[in-house]
Amino acid sequence: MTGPLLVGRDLHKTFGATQALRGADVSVRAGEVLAVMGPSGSGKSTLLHCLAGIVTPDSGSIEYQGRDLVAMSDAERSALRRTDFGFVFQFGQLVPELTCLENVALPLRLGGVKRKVAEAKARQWLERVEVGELGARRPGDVSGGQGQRVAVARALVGDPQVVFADEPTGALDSLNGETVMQLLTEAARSANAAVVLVTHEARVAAHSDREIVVRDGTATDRELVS
Ligand SMILES: Nc1ncnc2c1ncn2[C@@H]1O[C@H](COP(=O)(O)OP(=O)(O)OP(=O)(O)O)[C@@H](O)[C@H]1O
Repeated sequence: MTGPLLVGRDLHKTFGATQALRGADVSVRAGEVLAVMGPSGSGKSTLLHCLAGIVTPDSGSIEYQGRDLVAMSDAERSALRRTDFGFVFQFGQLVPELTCLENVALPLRLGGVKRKVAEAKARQWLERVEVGELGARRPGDVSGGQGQRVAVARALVGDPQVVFADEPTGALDSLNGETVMQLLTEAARSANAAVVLVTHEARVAAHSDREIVVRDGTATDRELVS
């Protein structure tokens, strides 16, 4: 078996007086869907943000494909996020001024891909997540479930190695949530992208291959041999 794609060890992070992480270990293997579970306020989102290079931990190490994420410059981390990572958040966070098609094409456009090529790929992804007819609409004119499908397409359009999903169905009813989870995990599995999925719902975590639990800022990953 090959080693993990992404490993965080002994991560600590404090915000003011709040110790959000106090010794969290986690590993992500290529292509796996990993659920990060735990009660509200336990540190799940902070852990995801650290692994994704959005938040810098106060101490601990993060290795992505053997590269030290903490030691990278901000510019290097931003470039890595653009080329290797995709993101889906609770409220799609689509750009309201852009059409759904332009939103999906955006990660490619930011990476320098020509408009025609980016939009052709974006169109394929919109069809893949069954909202091909919504390309010309703006996010404000689609439903919450449709918006999350667009967000899934945007997360996967750049062929990421890892998709970070923070409560991606948190704002949806259970039927829409189930559909979005199915589309996200099927799309990621067929693209061999790993998914780091923060959720406190067992029904959502049921779509994962493996689970870790964060409690009071700590997490233990049995896959990690220190
Ligand atoms: N930017 C921040 N500034 C101040 N405190 C923060 C910040 N981010 C997180 N925290 C605090 O750190 C702790 C862990 O928060 P975090 O969002 O990681 O937990 P969570 O498990 O994802 O919670 P939830 O399930 O409610 O989203 C909480 O006490 C939270 O208030």
